Amino acid sequence: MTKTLAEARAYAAGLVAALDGRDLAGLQPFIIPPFTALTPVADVLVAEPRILLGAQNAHWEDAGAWTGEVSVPQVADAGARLVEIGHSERREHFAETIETTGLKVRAALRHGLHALLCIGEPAEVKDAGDSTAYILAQARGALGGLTAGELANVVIAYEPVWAIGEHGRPATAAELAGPFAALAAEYGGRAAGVLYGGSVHQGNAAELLTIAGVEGLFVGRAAWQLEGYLELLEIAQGAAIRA
Ligand SMILES: O=C[C@H](O)COP(=O)(O)O
Repeated sequence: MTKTLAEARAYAAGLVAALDGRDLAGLQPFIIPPFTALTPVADVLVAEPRILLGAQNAHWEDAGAWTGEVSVPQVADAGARLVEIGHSERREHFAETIETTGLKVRAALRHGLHALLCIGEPAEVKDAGDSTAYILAQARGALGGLTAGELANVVIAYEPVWAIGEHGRPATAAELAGPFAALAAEYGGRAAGVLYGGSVHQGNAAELLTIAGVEGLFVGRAAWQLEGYLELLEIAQGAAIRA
């Protein structure tokens, strides 16, 4: 719940202007504004189709008596080309489950959108040493049974719950090694990408991108201001070139 329409339009317009004529080799920028801003931002991004526009959620049914929900065809109609699914806040506050994330992944793919599946364990699971088993269960539960072609349109974002938001702290390389090795073994080269998210900022992005299996970053607060996002794109492109 960040950004008014005016703020979202200004952000998108600034982004388009900043990327004009720029080589984005090695990058796939994406932005995921609130539902209300999808169409205004999509209108701005017509001038820069290399930026993937996403919705923060969508229902698994195409239409029907689900008051307050928004469907995949509706977010696609509004301009989204990607749907974020299963963010930890959705799982915690809105009863999102492995089953519903799986239904939503299928709905996104059915309509030709990319699915961005968020997975991540709470602190108590990490403390018990069960991080990898927990996130693999979330991923396998939602993605099991997809064809290779479908999986190729899925992005996985590993966002440990304890690492996200103002009360989170960034995961260390040592903490990420095991989970990303497991994700790479199962989804590397098969999914569209495996990302890390959780307190990413301009000071740690480069190091995070050196961790084996980390193919990109999913950033909240540090990208809310356009200058911050542009700096992160520079860092990511530098890392892609070095790789
Ligand atoms: O939605 C974004 C992710 O949850 C990460 O948020 P953050 O970068 O502010 O920790």
